[in-house]
Amino acid sequence: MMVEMEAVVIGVINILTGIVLAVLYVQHCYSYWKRRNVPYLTPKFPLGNHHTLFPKGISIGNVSREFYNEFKKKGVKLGGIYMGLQPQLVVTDPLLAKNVLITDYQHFDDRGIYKTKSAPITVNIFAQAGSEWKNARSKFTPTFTVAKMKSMFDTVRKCSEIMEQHLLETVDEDSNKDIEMLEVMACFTTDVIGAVIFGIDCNSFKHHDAEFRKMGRHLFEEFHYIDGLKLFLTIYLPTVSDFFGVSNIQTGVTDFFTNSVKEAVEYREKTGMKRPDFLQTLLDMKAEGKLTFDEVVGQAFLFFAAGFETSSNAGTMCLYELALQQDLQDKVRANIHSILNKYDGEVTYDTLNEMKYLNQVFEETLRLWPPVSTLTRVCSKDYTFPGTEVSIEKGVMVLVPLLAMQRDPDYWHDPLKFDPDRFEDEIDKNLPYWPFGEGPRNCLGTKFGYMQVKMGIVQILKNFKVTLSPKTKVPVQLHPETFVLHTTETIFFRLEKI
Ligand code: HEM
Repeated sequence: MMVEMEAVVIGVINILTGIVLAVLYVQHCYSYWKRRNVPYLTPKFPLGNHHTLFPKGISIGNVSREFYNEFKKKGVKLGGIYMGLQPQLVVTDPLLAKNVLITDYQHFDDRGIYKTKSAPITVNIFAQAGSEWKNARSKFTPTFTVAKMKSMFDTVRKCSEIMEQHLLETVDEDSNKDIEMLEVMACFTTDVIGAVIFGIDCNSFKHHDAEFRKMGRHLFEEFHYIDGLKLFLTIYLPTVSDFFGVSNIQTGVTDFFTNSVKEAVEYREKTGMKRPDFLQTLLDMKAEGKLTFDEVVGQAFLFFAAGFETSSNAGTMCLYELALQQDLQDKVRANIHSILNKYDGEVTYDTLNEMKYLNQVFEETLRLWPPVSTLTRVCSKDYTFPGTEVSIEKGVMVLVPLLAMQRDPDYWHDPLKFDPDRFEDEIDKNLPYWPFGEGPRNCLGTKFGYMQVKMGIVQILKNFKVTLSPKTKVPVQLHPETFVLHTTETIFFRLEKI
């Protein structure tokens, strides 16, 4: 009896000691910024300051805008927060942000995206760091030259014609139909990316459930509870997740991409077929022993994921703004027609670039609605911010709240006004405008993004007057739970043939 009592007492003491140690550990973690004399926002255990990131997804753009506003109110250029127990630093000063992104990028060559070798699809250029990333970046850079864009332009144009045909038929059937333009743009960009990456015809417009489009929806829009839980683990406990091989990509998506790449590889290897697309570049690298099959899957997946959702959102928000301001819409259409007339109606990569006002409209869209609304970097070598006393250690993530900076009245006059004239001349280099990121880790697909979104807009505006359906609630609100910028409610459009 005595022995049993003793065991119970020892057990209770152990539990209490464990609890006290855990509390002390949490307190120690949450004193990181205080110990460094950096102004910070008070965290709450267990999620720290990122209380809105669970269970559905991450809208790091929206969250970091709140952090930004709080620090700016206090005149703080570098402010501390916590993601779970991990310290993160929010930069509110564009010059300090530029140091992180460009000047001192050797200290910040990691984006801090989770990856695990147990799930090869997670190992891709977006998530890679250090020399692995550098190797991948130098291998893929030649795939994104102007010459390569020109060689892929025809594919983009053909996909845009399929979209055009689909819209003409839709409007012929019912001229008052409410059109979900985000879905239309997503089908278009999925077809483009499917064609240039996998060399396949995705047929997103023909079949609502076309496999690539289905996977795209699954990847960005359909988070089941278990996917949310995995995402949560990989964000808050990356080391533990890596140890157990937890993937942040849904199993169905992983299987689909692995099989798609496998089929495409087998087909090309069997037939000896070569095409001027991304997959060919990846396969050539595989043939030279520079990539394994798993790496080909990871990289091909990333180009798909990075390429369609960002562009379809940008295209949709562009049309939203033009639907609200018909005079601007008329001006873009006039710009498009004048260039089309100059070249007998033919659109090429170069003629698209000659549409200057269209370019301005696209750039202003990306200012107001940057699809990737926060840039992240992880410190890979201890760093002191120039001109300040603030030092951070290896492993600390830095957030550059892009959405907030691009809408900050300190830098942009009347920032919520959609005004393409801001981009009539080259903008001041010191303004925070980085919708494609900045520095050596900026978006590799910038030219491609410009090309496909502008091509889509040209096809729509040359045929239709675009308005909003009465069903659409204006102004639209930002969705709090998505990684790529989304609105909370669907934007429905109406199209009228012209
Ligand atoms: C409107 C369209 C697009 C926007 C707004 C956009 C935006 C971005 C942003 C903000 C980043 C992070 C940059 C940084 O951290 O500094 C990024 C990275 C990346 N994007 Fe895009 N993107 C677009 C289209 C595309 C397309 C079409 C592709 C490829 C086909 C692509 C491929 C990539 C890749 C590979 C990276 C990672 C680069 C690296 O880490 O070295 N993007 N993109």
